[in-house]
Amino acid sequence: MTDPHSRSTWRQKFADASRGIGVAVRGQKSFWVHFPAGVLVLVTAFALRLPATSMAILWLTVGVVIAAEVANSAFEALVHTVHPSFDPRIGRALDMAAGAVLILSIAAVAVGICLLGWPLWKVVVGVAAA
Ligand SMILES: Nc1ncnc2c1ncn2[C@@H]1O[C@H](COP(=O)(O)OP(=O)(O)OP(=O)(O)O)[C@@H](O)[C@H]1O
Repeated sequence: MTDPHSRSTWRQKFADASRGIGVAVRGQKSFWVHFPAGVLVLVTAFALRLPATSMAILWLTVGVVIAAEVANSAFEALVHTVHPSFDPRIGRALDMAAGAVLILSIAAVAVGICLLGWPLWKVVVGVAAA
């Protein structure tokens, strides 16, 4: 963690952000579903030689879901620190943040089906016919 009173260099900013990602990964169980799923989608897209535009959309989609997961973890950590006791209003705010990640995850599945569905189907049918 960088001293907040000192002006941080780009190197320190990068180290702070990387450490933040590490903290989020260790603390968020759903990250261990989203991250392998994202890697699987990207590896499959690469193996199927999808066009560059489709690859870019998939990279962006996976990045957005994982970034939302990290942002949700930051929000949870902040809320649990500032307001550790039970409060229905806090619960609603946490539910909404989790809902945002859920919406993006569902959209990411739809993007994956749109871009990978047909190429994957052709491979499966080709293998079955051979
Ligand atoms: N202080 C609180 N007051 C009211 N409800 C809470 C509070 N803390 C958590 N909740 C409820 O519990 C749910 C889960 O909250 P939490 O922040 O622990 O997320 P989690 O995803 O279970 O945690 P983790 O990141 O450890 O997996 C929230 O969506 C909310 O409904």
